[in-house]
Amino acid sequence: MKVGDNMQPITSKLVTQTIIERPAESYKGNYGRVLLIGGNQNFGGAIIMAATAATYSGAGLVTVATDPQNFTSLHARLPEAMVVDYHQTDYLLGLATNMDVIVIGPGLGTDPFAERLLTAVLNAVHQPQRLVIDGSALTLLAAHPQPLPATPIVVTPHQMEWQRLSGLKISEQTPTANHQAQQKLGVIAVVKAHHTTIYTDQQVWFNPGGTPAMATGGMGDTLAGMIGGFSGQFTDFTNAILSAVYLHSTIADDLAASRYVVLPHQISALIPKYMHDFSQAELDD
Ligand SMILES: NC(=O)C1=CN([C@@H]2O[C@H](COP(=O)(O)OP(=O)(O)OC[C@H]3O[C@@H](n4cnc5c(N)ncnc54)[C@H](OP(=O)(O)O)[C@@H]3O)[C@@H](O)[C@H]2O)[C@@H](O)CC1
Ligand SMILES: Nc1ncnc2c1ncn2[C@@H]1O[C@H](COP(=O)(O)OP(=O)(O)O)[C@@H](O)[C@H]1O
Ligand SMILES: [Mg+2]
Repeated sequence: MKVGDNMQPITSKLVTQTIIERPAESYKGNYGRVLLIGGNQNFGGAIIMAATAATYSGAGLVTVATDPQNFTSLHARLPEAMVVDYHQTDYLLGLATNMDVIVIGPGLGTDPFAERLLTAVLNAVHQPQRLVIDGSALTLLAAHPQPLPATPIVVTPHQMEWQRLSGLKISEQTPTANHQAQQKLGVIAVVKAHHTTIYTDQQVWFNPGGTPAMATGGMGDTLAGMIGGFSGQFTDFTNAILSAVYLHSTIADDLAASRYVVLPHQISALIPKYMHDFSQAELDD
């Protein structure tokens, strides 16, 4: 990836300024109500990995709307998560309205049910809720363009999902072209690659970290969950996103120093420790 002249690296200083120490007088409601929607009968792992990452990122309360067949396996690994059957649309939308962050797409699939559910959720999301759109929800959105809610939104495509959404072939996905596509979409775009790049209306960022040891299923689901967890805690949406991208690859890079492949759940397990270390780091002036 040629670093364009106007691209800024995400720095550890930005992360240290974002992941601040928690005030003693606080409770789980201060740290975000996050709803994750996805995990059909074939892709239950995706939503479990995303929910695990959101929980380990410090979300105050995590609710997972998924196929009921995933409830037991989810609770076996993540008793902290609450569940709802994503076929119960009215009940789900009633829950969604009180959420701070909604993550939709990991393992959602692209069948007509998934399409109807995505449209229903997009119509229900309102200011100031933050929305993370990932995985199959991006593929659905590309195939069936529809109006997006007027609220802070981030999309987290890999290069093929970005091709579908932006219309830019992977070989054409330069920072300039990506930035123009992001401006047209009117959302923040995290274009995942060896060095992930992030596009906001104001700025283009690149992530200095990243290793091929991350090239395994569930790594993007994990990032979507981290972005959801951070977005429910930290005031600045862009800095929450940038910090999640940075930490996701920093943990992987450290693990990859002695591992051929890094697994998504290994990253999630280390998020609390790395967040602690960044919250304690002295701000070099
Ligand atoms: N354990 C689980 O439950 C898991 C569930 N998951 C869920 O699966 C759903 C589908 O997500 P997806 O990313 O697997 O498939 P899709 O969107 O169809 O794209 C794949 C096609 O694009 C092409 N391609 C080209 N470049 C590419 C690139 N840089 N990165 C990726 N692909 C690239 C690629 O080319 P090929 O590899 O065939 O050469 C192929 O033709 C989604 O909801 C996700 O959350 C996964 O997270 C895994 C773990
Ligand atoms: N060679 C690589 N170098 C650095 N990061 C990589 C590499 N391959 C994959 N990744 C990272 O792994 C994640 C893959 O996301 P995605 O394809 O959505 O995974 P998922 O299977 O969870 O959907 C992205 O964050 C991407 O940046
Ligand atoms: Mg993905």
